[in-house]
Amino acid sequence: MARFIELAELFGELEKITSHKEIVRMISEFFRGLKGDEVKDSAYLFLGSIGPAFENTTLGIKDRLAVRAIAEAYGVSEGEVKKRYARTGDLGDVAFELSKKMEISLTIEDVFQRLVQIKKVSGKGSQEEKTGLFSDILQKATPEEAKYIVRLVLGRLRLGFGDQFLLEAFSIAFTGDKKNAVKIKESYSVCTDMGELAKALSEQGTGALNFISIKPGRPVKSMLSQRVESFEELEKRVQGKKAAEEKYDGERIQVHKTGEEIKAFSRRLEDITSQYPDIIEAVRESVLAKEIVLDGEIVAYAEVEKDGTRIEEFYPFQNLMQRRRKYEIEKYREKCPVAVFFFDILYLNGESILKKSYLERRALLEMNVVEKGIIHLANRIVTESIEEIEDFFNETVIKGLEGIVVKSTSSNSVYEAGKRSWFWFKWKQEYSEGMRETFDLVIVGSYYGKGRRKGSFGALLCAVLNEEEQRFETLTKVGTGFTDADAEEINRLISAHIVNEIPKNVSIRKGMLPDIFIEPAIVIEVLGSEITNSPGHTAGEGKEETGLALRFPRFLRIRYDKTPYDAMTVKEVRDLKNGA
Ligand SMILES: Nc1ncnc2c1ncn2[C@@H]1O[C@H](COP(=O)(O)OP(=O)(O)OP(=O)(O)O)[C@@H](O)[C@H]1O
Repeated sequence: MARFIELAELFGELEKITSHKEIVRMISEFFRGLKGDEVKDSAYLFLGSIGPAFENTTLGIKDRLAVRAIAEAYGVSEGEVKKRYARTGDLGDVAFELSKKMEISLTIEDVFQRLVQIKKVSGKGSQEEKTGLFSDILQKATPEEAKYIVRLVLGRLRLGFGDQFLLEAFSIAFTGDKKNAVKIKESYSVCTDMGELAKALSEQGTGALNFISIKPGRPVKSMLSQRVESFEELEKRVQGKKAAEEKYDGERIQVHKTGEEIKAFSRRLEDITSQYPDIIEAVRESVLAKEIVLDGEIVAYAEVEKDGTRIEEFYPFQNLMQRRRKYEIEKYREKCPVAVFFFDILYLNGESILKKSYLERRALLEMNVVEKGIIHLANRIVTESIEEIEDFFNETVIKGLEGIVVKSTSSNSVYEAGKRSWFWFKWKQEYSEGMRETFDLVIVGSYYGKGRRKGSFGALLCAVLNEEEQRFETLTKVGTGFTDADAEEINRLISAHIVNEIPKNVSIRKGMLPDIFIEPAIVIEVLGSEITNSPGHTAGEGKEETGLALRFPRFLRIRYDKTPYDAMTVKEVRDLKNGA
């Protein structure tokens, strides 16, 4: 049985190291020494969790309870814990200071099982019980162990690297060859449960990759589209017969039905079932297959009567945000009606549909989904004629939609989970009007506001993803376009991600240092006008190249549906600059 101290010490070392290669090497060595359930459980712990993202894994302990548990564990007052917390800014560090335990007794399994136990406690008196379980394990932990147990319980492990490093480490640890990382990453798009994947790889090596398949109840990463620079480019990119579908501007949804159980997942793979009871009910009526996985978009939508005819009204994306809530769901169900437009099918009655072509999938979709009430299929045409597609595009814009997604109908047009695929191309109204490009950027810092914005931020320091290095490099400072409500919401979101120093996976030039550092977590969409070379920013900076910067950025909206790893990449910015 592996001891927890080994994991805690490794976490401590990893916090200090920045070399990608070294981090991967150390993680892989650690995994090589694990057996059985330890592999699965450690994989979750590395991601600061006790299960996959699509399961609710929060332990239900906030700062207040953690303060109490730490005070109880070490026989000090809550006031003392708070004082130390105010000084260190980290309750893990407080536990580190207070623990006097020298003998090492905890195994990885002890800690993991205790976290699971804490999560499971619910109902009356649960707060006391949770605190008791938490303080009990702290008493058994050495200072180093206590530090990481506290951070894990609070969901603030913050090692400063994401899934990709772990997958690369698995490639070395379980297949003996780092080249398999590419395939393992592809498999992770289909089997998004890091623990399951780790277990399968540790038991079967590369052999596991042949068996990994979509499973109802476990969301796959969404297939994404490319963008084209001109309408003519569409014709070149997708030759012959192509489908043009309406592009709905709402929230991506993956619906999984297994018998009576129906679940909905977001693009971030979070379980959003409880937010959309109306959609779940409607799917129950419209989709009869026993087991099925559907892909689509939820939109704020209503059919209204105008001059005796029923017309469709699509509402802006912002309306849908009212539905992102845990409480008052019924009230907002009325206030913000939605509809879902399904455009793909990924699984049907025991069989993966991912490898079927677009036309085969669409036929199965039509056979298995009855359009009724708020359930629709994406409206589309299939044609060879670019003129017809242009007409279709114009109609979608008149309807108030964003644009179209043009899809290849070739025999190899499979569903490419997790990829920006060359089988799908988006064309939006703003491109056709020669409007400026939008950028999805990650907030990594903020500057204090002045005047009217005093007490809030004056500007946000924003970054793009350097994919090779898995690092966030700054591109621009965004200071305009925020309404007061936007600013308030952003302040609320960033408050949970403020850190004391530059996160390890963020690179910022000295002259650009913000007043507050923010760990990469929140993505915003920004309208920008021009990409220039700039020595002030780090995006794309290399030995011979200066960084890139985005000029005159204006905030558009928060992208709740994107993780920092879905943000724009350095390569995409460079391609835009070069007009590629
Ligand atoms: N008919 C459709 N087919 C595919 N995707 C659609 C369709 N209608 C709406 N969408 C949405 O459009 C997105 C396609 O654009 P893309 O894959 O580039 O995502 P994105 O990065 O979120 O871009 P955008 O900001 O343009 O939505 C999908 O992720 C999906 O949410």
